Amino acid sequence: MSKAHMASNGEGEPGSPARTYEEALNCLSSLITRRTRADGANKGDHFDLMFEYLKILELEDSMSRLKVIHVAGTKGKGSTCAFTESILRNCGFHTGLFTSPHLIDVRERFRLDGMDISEEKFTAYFWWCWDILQEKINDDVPMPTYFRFLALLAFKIFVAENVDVAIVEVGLGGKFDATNVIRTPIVCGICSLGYDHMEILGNTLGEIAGEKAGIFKQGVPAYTVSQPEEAMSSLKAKASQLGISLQVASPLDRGLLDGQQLGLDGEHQYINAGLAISMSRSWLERTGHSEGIFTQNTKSLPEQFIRGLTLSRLQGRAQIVPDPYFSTQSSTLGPGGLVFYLDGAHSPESMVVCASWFSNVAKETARYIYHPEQPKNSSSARLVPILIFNCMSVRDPQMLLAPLMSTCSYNGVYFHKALFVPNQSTFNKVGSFTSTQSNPQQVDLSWQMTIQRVWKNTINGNKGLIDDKVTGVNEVCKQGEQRNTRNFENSAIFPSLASAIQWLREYAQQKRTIRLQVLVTGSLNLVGDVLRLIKK
Ligand SMILES: Nc1ncnc2c1ncn2[C@@H]1O[C@H](COP(=O)(O)OP(=O)(O)OP(=O)(O)O)[C@@H](O)[C@H]1O
Repeated sequence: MSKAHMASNGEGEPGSPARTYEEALNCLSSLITRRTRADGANKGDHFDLMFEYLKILELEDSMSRLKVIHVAGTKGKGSTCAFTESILRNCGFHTGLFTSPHLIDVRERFRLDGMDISEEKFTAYFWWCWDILQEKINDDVPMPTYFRFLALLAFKIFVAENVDVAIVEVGLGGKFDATNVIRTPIVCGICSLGYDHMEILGNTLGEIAGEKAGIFKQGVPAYTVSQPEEAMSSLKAKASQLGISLQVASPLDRGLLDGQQLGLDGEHQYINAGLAISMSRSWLERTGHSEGIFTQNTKSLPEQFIRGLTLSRLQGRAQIVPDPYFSTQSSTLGPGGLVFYLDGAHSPESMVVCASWFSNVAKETARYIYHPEQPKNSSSARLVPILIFNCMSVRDPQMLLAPLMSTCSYNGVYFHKALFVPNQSTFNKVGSFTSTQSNPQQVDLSWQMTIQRVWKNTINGNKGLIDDKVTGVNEVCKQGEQRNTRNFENSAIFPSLASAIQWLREYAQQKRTIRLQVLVTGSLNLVGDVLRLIKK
């Protein structure tokens, strides 16, 4: 990158004291604000400002040359984007990928050719954008908020790095999302729709779908997956208003993978992969690159696609991580130890897919799953499922725990203990990893107590726990309720995630023939915190 690209006001370059990566993270943190309602009444919280910022950064023209794939939806956006990026990279293209949120390092949000952007490049592009904006802002055009800044930074990076294709995940919603300044994408996609962020997007599936369909553009083909009727008709209505085609991508037929596995685990990933295949194909056709990739046999997948799908990766989604603490001592521990199953599900529908995934893998590996009614097999490690859970206080824990518990018990997997912990990282600091309160005596655990109460109530089978609105979840919950839930009874609150992990390690160490299978879910931040802690 040229120096002209780097610093706009001559105050310094990356590496000088005030221009470091750490300093950039501090400045970025200063942009974090609580969300406001982004609806028609306030024009998406001054969404039009985004166009002002693009003008200030002189990105308008260059952005229109980016060959973008734009993806919205409630669940599966990140995974679908990761598959799409990997497919097109394996077809030989120079790719840019913008996703959210990040788990450990903000640079995860910006991938170039499948790799997180380097600290050096991030720092340089950050200050380029930051300095120009700082110089030009005024009362009418204030500094962009956190996600808006990140989206602008992504556009700057992709333009400057001259990517062949930019795959861009919507942050929240669609119509008024910061990424929706993309005027002429090559193709758009809407992943599985469900109930999330209702305080911002609306209370019905139709309203939510309408917001997401706000990314559709005239002349741009749109793809989606099978959706509940109400959501689908809203998508169709928007597509027909614009006179564009809306095609429904079928889930990937696993037989097309030549006996290989998708890079991302879980049944639901076949839905996401199907959408990624359709969008990639459409992108290749519309940019004139399909020749030589597709053969006459329309039933098979090009080998570049298979490579892309099987090599794709994304942290914190159905990820299995053996605790490194035990892998270094495995010879002395025998068959016991601790394995984390990480999935950042935080909506009712994703809790169901998360619980199905966990149950399946837990059962696959089970030589003995903890269940008092089953005989113990003393010759091998006993597998003991444990839950670590937290969710944001804007969420209804009942809507998350009920489907989790029901799906697991329906599949015959019973948590030996549920641990409720506060998140480690603070919401308003990028890259920080400190507890909100360092003295465990002072930590406010009232939210964790609420969650624990909900857990206990759910065990006791309170009626009216489950909201009938949640398609698919209700049926599973009812089936699960009929099962014996007494094995969910043990639960505990820990003042920090670190203390919970410490407890688990000691427990596994004492009982050498026990292997703890720890499902961590409810919050992607929590999952990121676990990854940070165990990899230290
Ligand atoms: N097709 C799907 N249907 C239901 N749940 C899904 C689907 N795909 C992914 N999930 C669940 O959603 C979680 C997040 O996946 P992913 O990051 O791909 O989606 P996302 O839409 O980007 O979500 P978020 O906005 O929460 O980051 C996964 O861990 C999984 O539990």
